[in-house]
Amino acid sequence: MEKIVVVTGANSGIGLALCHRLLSEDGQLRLCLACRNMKRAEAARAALLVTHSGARVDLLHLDVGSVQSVLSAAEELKARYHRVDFLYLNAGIMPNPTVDIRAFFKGLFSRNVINMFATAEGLLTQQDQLNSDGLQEVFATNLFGHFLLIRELEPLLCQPGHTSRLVWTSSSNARRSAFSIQDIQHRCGKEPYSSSKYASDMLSMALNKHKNEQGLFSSVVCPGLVMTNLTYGILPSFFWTLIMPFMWLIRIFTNTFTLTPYNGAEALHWLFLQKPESLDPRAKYHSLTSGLGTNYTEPRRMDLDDEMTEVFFSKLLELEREVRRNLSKKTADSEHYQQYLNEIQ
Ligand SMILES: NC(=O)C1=CN([C@@H]2O[C@H](COP(=O)(O)OP(=O)(O)OC[C@H]3O[C@@H](n4cnc5c(N)ncnc54)[C@H](OP(=O)(O)O)[C@@H]3O)[C@@H](O)[C@H]2O)C=CC1
Ligand SMILES: CC(C)CCC[C@@H](C)[C@H]1CC[C@H]2C3=C(CC[C@]12C)[C@@]1(C)CCC(=O)[C@@H](C)[C@@H]1CC3
Repeated sequence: MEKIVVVTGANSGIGLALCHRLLSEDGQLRLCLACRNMKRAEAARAALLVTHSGARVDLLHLDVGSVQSVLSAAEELKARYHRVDFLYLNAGIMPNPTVDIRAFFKGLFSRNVINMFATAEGLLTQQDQLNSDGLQEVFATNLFGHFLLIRELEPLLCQPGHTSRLVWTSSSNARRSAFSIQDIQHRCGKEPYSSSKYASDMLSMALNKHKNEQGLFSSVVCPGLVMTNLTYGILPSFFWTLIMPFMWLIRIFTNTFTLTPYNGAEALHWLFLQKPESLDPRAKYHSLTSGLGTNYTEPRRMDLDDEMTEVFFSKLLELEREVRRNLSKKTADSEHYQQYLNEIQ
């Protein structure tokens, strides 16, 4: 049976590398690249068809940071497909990052050095802003837009007698201490990325608890440190060029420096091949690359609190209701305004 696979943020980096790998794995695949920029999506599709001529690659406009776009994209998916086998929740942003250079050099000469390179703990802060839906942009893009998409696609993901899979591209930068249950959107802090990734870890576990019975299984992945547009946005490109030899050197000491998008997609590809019942809902699946360049996947237990996860899940459902209410009010207001304009003309 052909598998239908949807990948968000598929036009570059880890998402695009995953698409290449999945097409090499399964020639029958029907792949849907869900991207916010259709020009970049077209270019990605063209690149995939160069190496996989005849592959079935569809495009879908989806801006996960916009509620309206998510709802329209979900409608389109429901019109196109009768089920979705794999939904890769991969799109993500880290806007306006700042590296704490002092903390870096302090960490470099401490016992924590390997952990610092693997997780960037204490090194990175970001400046976030509100989007046009009134949500924090990082939360909306990395987490909430994906949550809404899953909710909208439940008819395609929870089909009787069939299992479907969700795979989140999370991060080892996800940290419980960066997340506050009183401030789930991270309006007040300076680590929205870390908070949103921790939120995706919790959401994955909550979805397993609530949806496994309906045949929907969720997993989280850390791709390691991969050189992509996201990482190139952290430091000026000349600086990356300068430190690149060190990055390859560090790889001898830590298996988390996967560095290439192909290597980073290892765990995402590996999960595609696993039976969902064999997976651990409390594990994060890490893409790792040894010093000799061998790729492998390793599950590591996540630091999750069951009670907080449930509270978070109910807060997300509440926020979903609020967002839907606001949207119908906005639509009604603009209809009234249009009617008023028609009347006075
Ligand atoms: N690189 C790394 O070291 C790590 C990355 N990750 C995660 O991997 C995922 C992929 O990132 P990576 O490949 O590194 O970086 P890229 O920037 O190459 O890829 C991110 C993708 O997400 C898309 N995207 C961003 N915002 C939106 C949006 N609002 N709607 C739809 N698509 C969007 C981008 O589209 P566009 O091209 O239009 O911007 C792009 O296709 C992210 O979730 C990231 O957090 C996790 C750990 C480490
Ligand atoms: C001399 C310089 C100040 C050196 C700075 C190095 C840092 C920029 C990197 C060290 C560890 C890296 C890292 C990430 C970004 C770049 C570093 C902070 C990530 C946060 C990228 C995105 C992720 O999700 C994480 C898994 C990465 C963890 C390591």
